[in-house]
Amino acid sequence: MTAKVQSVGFIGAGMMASAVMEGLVSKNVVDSSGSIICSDLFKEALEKAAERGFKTTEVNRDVCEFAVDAIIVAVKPNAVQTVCRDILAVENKTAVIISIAAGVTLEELERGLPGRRVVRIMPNTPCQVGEGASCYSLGTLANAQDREIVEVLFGAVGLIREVPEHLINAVTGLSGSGPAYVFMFIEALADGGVRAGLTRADALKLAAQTVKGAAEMVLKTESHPGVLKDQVCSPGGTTIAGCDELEKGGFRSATIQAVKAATKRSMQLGHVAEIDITNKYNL
Ligand SMILES: NC(=O)C1=CN([C@@H]2O[C@H](COP(=O)(O)OP(=O)(O)OC[C@H]3O[C@@H](n4cnc5c(N)ncnc54)[C@H](OP(=O)(O)O)[C@@H]3O)[C@@H](O)[C@H]2O)C=CC1
Ligand SMILES: O=C(O)[C@@H]1CCC=N1
Repeated sequence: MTAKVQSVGFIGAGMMASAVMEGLVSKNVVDSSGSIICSDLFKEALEKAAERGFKTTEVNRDVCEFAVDAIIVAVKPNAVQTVCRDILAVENKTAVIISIAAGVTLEELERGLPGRRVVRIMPNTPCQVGEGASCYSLGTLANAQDREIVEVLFGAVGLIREVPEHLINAVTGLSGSGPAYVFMFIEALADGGVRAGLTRADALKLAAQTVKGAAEMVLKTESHPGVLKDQVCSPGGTTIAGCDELEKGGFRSATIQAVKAATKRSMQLGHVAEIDITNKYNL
């Protein structure tokens, strides 16, 4: 049973905000979708949110006036400081301000929002189906009640952990970006199945269920994944032949490099957001 919250606001109603908003409603964290308001510059995002029953507005200040428990900053990192100015324009001292922006540090948030209670969190899109993974750090003024709000909101839609802030970039590289790597793996598994003669529909279902089942085994048995892998590999059998090909293709190394590259990019994004809006892609 999850504690109910009164009202939550999202500034930015894009991909990640929608995932969390859907999750909060389906897990009954709020009474109804009408307890959630979102703002965006992009009209289509607001139209989609309105269709799902959420309150919408083009004015960020409306979000700050409505939200009692939390204001979630869900814009791209380079728009965070602009949004901070909108938040400051409204005298709302009850709501904790939670930023999901990759790379944007607590120090940058507190500089943009002097005197406000802030939290930095890194969720992921599986929050939409209640299977997210989020890690957060509290700002210097945030209190125990703010921690509880964050745990209620994001704990309802998946796993939640408090971590020292210096680890949030690594979390971003792993679980924040990780769903994309896993989707690529599922797509590739399915392609392999199609190559071997399965229909696309069957191959996709089998690939997704295989990833889900294997992940459940790691979580439920708490066994080392290497041990579970060995249980699948019969001597001289099919699986070890497949593993051999994955090793030849640099599968593990490529995955490690992907997490490293995304972590590094997260570190850059905070600075990009702060100092270089004109060259936001840091090319
Ligand atoms: N996608 C993901 O898997 C995850 C994303 N994040 C973080 O979440 C944040 C949002 O990402 P995502 O949802 O993917 O991005 P989206 O682009 O889908 O959503 C952001 C939305 O914010 C709008 N926006 C831009 N400026 C403002 C403003 N000043 N006021 C109100 N709305 C504004 C954008 O409009 P327009 O397009 O017109 O600019 C856009 O619709 C990012 O900081 C990202 O790092 C964190 C975890 C996972
Ligand atoms: O790609 C990005 O920058 C965002 C942050 C984590 C997932 N998506």
